[in-house]
Amino acid sequence: MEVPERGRRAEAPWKKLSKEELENQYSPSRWVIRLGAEEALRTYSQIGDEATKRARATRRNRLHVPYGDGEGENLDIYFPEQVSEASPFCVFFHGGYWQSGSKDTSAFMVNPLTAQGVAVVIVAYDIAPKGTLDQMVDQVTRSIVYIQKQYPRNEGIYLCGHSAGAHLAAMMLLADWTKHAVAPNLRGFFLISGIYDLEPIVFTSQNGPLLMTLEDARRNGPQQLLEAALTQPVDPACHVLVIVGQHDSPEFSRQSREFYQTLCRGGWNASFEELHDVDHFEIIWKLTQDDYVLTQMILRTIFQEP
Ligand SMILES: N[C@@H](CC(=O)c1ccccc1NC=O)C(=O)O
Repeated sequence: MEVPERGRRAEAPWKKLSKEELENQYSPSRWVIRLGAEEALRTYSQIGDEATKRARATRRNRLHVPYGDGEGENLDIYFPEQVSEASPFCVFFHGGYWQSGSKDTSAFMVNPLTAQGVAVVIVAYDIAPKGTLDQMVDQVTRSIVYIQKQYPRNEGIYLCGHSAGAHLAAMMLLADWTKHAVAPNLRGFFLISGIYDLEPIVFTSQNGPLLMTLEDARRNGPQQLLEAALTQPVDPACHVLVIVGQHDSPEFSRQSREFYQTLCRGGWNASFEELHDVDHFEIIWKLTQDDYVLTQMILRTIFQEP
């Protein structure tokens, strides 16, 4: 009989799935109900593109600001109308399975958040095949350090990520800031339709450009790292919202629930929301709307309203 690793389940549920079913569960566009898979992906990019054009035309901004020496290491900052240096900052990491997407089509939440006094940062990182998972995690870490150094008077840095971007944001729960000149003023995390255990991805076609080994997946898995972590959260007031769409696949839903439960066991101030009647893409593109339930949730968390 196989002895389970300490603190781990004997067998993760995804290991019982056939290769086809695993592929299906980790293909978000196949779970979209109102559009075909390709149309959903097209609509998502189109809405992202339009939102970015609108944000750049209507909001004071600094675009393509380097946060490192690498060509792909830059970010866009969109400011609220009021004085900006001391506002809260929401830093967004786009999705696309670490191999697609761009900061130039991901300014979804910029207009609704800046209208309420939040500065929004959209971060570029080197997607695969150029970048590896380890490099992306390092880039994301440095982008946050950059914002803290540039805006030391910020009223809190809130990290927001979608899908693969939620994975990158979640890795920051475990970042070692002592290696950097400053510790960022992290006050909250919005983890939207994320992936927290990368092991199943190794066995899907998504791993083609990523070339992830099981060891890479474990080293970069917030679920595994959090289960093994002995440390408590640095700031108990830092709120972690784990959010998944009603029409995300059962595997995406399971990953979010298990990550939330692990956060709770680790003493984090976490909450879980399954958003009614949205799929993997609508969940993010609706952030272009002021009255969307998730826009409101993010604003309430930042301004600490009950
Ligand atoms: N080929 C993928 C694309 C995808 O997963 C995706 C696309 C845009 C933004 C986020 C995505 N998912 C995770 O990062 C799909 O089946 O939908």
